[in-house]
Parts: sequence; structure tokens; C-alpha cells
Amino acid sequence: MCAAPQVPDVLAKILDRKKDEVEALKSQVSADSAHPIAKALETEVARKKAFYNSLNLPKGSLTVIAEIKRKSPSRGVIGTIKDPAVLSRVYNEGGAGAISVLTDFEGFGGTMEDLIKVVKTQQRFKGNYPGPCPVLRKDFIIDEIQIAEAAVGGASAVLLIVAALGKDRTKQLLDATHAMGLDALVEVHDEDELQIALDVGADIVGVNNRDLRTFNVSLDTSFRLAPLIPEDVIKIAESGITDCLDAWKLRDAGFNAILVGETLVTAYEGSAMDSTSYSIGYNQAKGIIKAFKAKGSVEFGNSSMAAFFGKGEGAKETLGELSI
Ligand SMILES: O=C(O)c1ccccc1NCC(=O)[C@H](O)[C@H](O)COP(=O)(O)O
Repeated sequence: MCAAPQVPDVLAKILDRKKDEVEALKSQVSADSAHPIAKALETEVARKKAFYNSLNLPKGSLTVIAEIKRKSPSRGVIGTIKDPAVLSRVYNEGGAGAISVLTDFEGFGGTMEDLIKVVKTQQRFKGNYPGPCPVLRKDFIIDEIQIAEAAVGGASAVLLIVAALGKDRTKQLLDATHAMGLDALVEVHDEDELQIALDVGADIVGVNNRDLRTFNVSLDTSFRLAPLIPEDVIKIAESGITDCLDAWKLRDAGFNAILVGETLVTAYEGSAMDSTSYSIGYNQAKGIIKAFKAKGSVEFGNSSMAAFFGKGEGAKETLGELSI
């Protein structure tokens, strides 16, 4: 048995209202014994690993998890995102490996309906390269019923925040997530939380660069924790990623993926809000994803001796993906 987690203030407030939401969902589901969420809760299914596999690319690759985010407690309004389905198409065409949909309404302006629309839109990419993007339900998960709701909505993964859950609950919800066929992104912000994530068997760990107590964002959090995460665990750097050099440095530090919200939404909406230049917004968001993924190692640039002799990680990498 572990002590209750020390929950940062902002998170504590969000979790209080999540308890009410969970109770409302439970009474809705319990009123109907044939409810799909009730069935998902009872039925064990094999883990599909769509999200995991999309991030588990050869060493040296960087996947972008592109987020649909209208507003946030730290930044206020970010974009209107009239149709999340359209933005999810832009993300897919830009080469995102997965799409994160915030489904918390009060803090982030997102809904489960957004997620369902995005899942349905992504299904249309079946058969086309690179296929549908797996969808992450980004919310404050405190109960199994929210995971079942995500599974029924077609999500491939859910977010579990160690700071919100503590060790015992993270373990229970991680097991429940896998039993319902989904992946879990287990989010940490410091060494102690990372240890908990690893102890409970997380195989996808996200390092959030945003301190939920102060809202300060520092990529140093990712750089500090990266070497402590075992090689066989998928590593994701989350929040505050705005330029290519940072993305490439994170890749060189061993991250498999970066999770990016505000940078992509503002690139898309900045121009999309001006109705005469819709396509510019599309291309800017796509271009940023392509640039983040572009293979330009800062350790072994093209002019280095290693590059010349074709040795070392990244030696043969180029900026070849930059055309949009
Ligand atoms: O973004 C916030 O203000 C926030 C506040 C409280 C809890 C979570 C919060 N953000 C959730 C996220 O993890 C970010 O949306 C995600 O990492 C993307 O960040 P960014 O690229 O900086 O938009």
C-alpha cells in the first residue's frame, strides 16, 4: 500500500470535477445493462498495440503525436478548431504517427464527440499509406469506466498521469487499459514518478515538460529523465515543443516521439481563420510535422567527419523530408 499522491493544485481541482463526471457516467451506464460501456468493462480483449506500434520505429526515427487542443488552463484559448475531423486529416497527411484528442471540456474545450469524429475520419485512411493514425484519449483518467468509454469511442490509447493516481491506482488502471485492448501513455514529471511508471510495468512513458504546479515549461525535464528510461520503453517528450532543433535534440536524447499541441494548432488556425488563405494553414501544420520528423541529427551533421565516412548514428541522415 502506498501513500496518497501529492497532487499539484491545478491537477487537484481538475480531479475534483472528474469525480463528478465519473459518477454521472456510472449512473448513466448502470441504468442500461446492454450499454456498450458496461460490456467493454466486463469483456477482456487482446491488446491491439496500434498506438505502441506506431511509435516503435527504428532507432533514430522521431514520431509526432499531433494534438487537438482548443484551450488550456495555462494558455487560455489556442484555437477554435471548428471541425476536429478536418484537423485530424491535416495531421495524418503531414505524417503524424498518432493523434491526441483532449476530451476534457471545461479545461480544454474538447469532448468525446471530438474523439469519435477523429476516429471515424482516420478509419477512412484504411488501405492508404500510412493508414489511419491511432487516437489517444487525453483526459484525466481516474476510473476504469473512462477507459471503457475510450475503447467504445474507438481510441487506441489513454493517458494515465502518475501525479494524479499514485502507484497503486496507476498499476490498476494500466492493467485495466491493457485488458480492454488499449495502450496506456503513462505520464511523469520527475524521477520519483518515473520510478513508479517503471515499477508498475509501463511500456510507454511520457515526460511532461509542463510543471502542473507552476505551469513552467522546460525541455530540461525531458533531457534529464531520458537517460533513466530503459531502452525497451517507448519514450515520449510532451509539451512546449516549438521548433525543429528541439525536436531533433529530443530525438538524439532517445525519444521515440514528441507530443505537440499548441504549435500545430496555432500554425493551422493562424492562417485558417483568415478565410482567404485556408490552404496556408493546412500546409503550415503539415510542414511543421514534416520538419519535426525530418532526419537531421545534431550530433552527426552532414558536414561532420562521421557523416563523410558514413559512420555513427544519423551519419546518413538528411533534411529530405522537408518538402511540403
Ligand atoms: O496545457 C496545459 O495548460 C495543461 C494544464 C494542466 C494539465 C495539463 C495540461 N496540458 C496537457 C498536455 O499535456 C498538453 O496539452 C500536451 O503535452 C501538449 O502541449 P503543448 O504542445 O505545449 O500544447
